[in-house]
Amino acid sequence: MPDKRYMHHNVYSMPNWRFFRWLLCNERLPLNIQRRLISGPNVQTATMWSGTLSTLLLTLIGLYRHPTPLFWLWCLITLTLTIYRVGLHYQIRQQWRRRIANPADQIYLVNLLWCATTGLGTALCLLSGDAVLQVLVIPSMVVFASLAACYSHGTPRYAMLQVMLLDLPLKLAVPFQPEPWFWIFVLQGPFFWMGLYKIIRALDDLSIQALLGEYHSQRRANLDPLTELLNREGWYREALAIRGPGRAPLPVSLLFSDLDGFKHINDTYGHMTGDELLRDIANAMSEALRNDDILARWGGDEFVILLPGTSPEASRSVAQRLIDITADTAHAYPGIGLSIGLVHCQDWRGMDRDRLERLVAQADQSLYRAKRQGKGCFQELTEQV
Ligand SMILES: Nc1nc2c(ncn2[C@@H]2O[C@H](COP(=O)(O)OP(=O)(O)OP(=O)(O)O)[C@@H](O)[C@H]2O)c(=O)[nH]1
Repeated sequence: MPDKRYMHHNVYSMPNWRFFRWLLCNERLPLNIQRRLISGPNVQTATMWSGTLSTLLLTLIGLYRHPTPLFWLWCLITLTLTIYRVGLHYQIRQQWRRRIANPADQIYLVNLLWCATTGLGTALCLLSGDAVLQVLVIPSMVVFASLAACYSHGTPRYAMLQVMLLDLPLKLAVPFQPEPWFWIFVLQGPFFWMGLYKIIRALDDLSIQALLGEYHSQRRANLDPLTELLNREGWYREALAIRGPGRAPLPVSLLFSDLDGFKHINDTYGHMTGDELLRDIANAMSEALRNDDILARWGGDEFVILLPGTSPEASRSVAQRLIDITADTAHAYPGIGLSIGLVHCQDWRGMDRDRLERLVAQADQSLYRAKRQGKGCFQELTEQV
């Protein structure tokens, strides 16, 4: 059972927009780690609420003290962003539970807009000459910038962009107000940014090291040592992490395959030869599948494959391809073949462990029919919910 404290880490989909991919993703790292690093202030409900509510409160105070068009504008934009942000936040959580990819790009964008608006609002307070507002808003902005740096340290470019959007307008406003002592903000700027950048880098390195260590030990726990394919647990983990694009149903096929006549190899040529043949067949199968397909050694001479986003027709041709590839790979050993049980699931959305286990059991029943049909073939059925 995953620890609830860490469940939010994978709530957000990876960004689709190219600019956000550049801003947020470190493509040299495994996808799982990129996802964990992306989880920043947006993801945590408490942080989101405290950030949005405190800026809303500051804009209301500003508006109360200076009901001018600019303060109205600041307040209305902040209110709109707050409503949009809160709505998106809960929509994303709901879609995550229903296993639908979510509009994560929008929340990354809204977060940047919030930073820019807060930064411009801070500059407005400085220019207003109102000491109360200056005392309330400027330190709050510094706190927001520091929190943004710490929470978003896993995405250094995004973190620094938030810091600049929050802090730069204040610096740019200094020459346009009369108080000379405020030039200290401009002088402090480079040191403040450099300090935050160093913190971001240090935390980012620390997180990457920790996540890579966890990733490698998890991989070892989820891999079959003979073939280096996923084992059952690893397969369940990866399968349950699949998300479909948007609201459309996601068709998925599951193949349960078992070698025919494999016992004879062990009995005739010995276990070492049997092991080698299992490895060769596993390699040939992996090469024949797409990157998105999830292949596991289930045990003995059984392999299970999940084909996300695949129609029944396409999965039949994959099944036939695997049968042919196995025959080619084992051509030196007459009698070796592959039988496959196929099950088609019309919509993957809402899949959980229990339903997936039932799907595997149904594919196993189809396999049994393929074996009874004379082996070297596949049999299929549609998921019975
Ligand atoms: N070499 C080797 N053999 C294994 C391994 N794991 C299981 N086996 C053997 O694989 C065989 C699998 O049994 P079956 O699937 O019943 O054998 P089969 O001859 O393929 O039978 P059919 O599926 O009915 O054609 C057994 O003899 C197991 O001992 C392994 O890691 N290495």
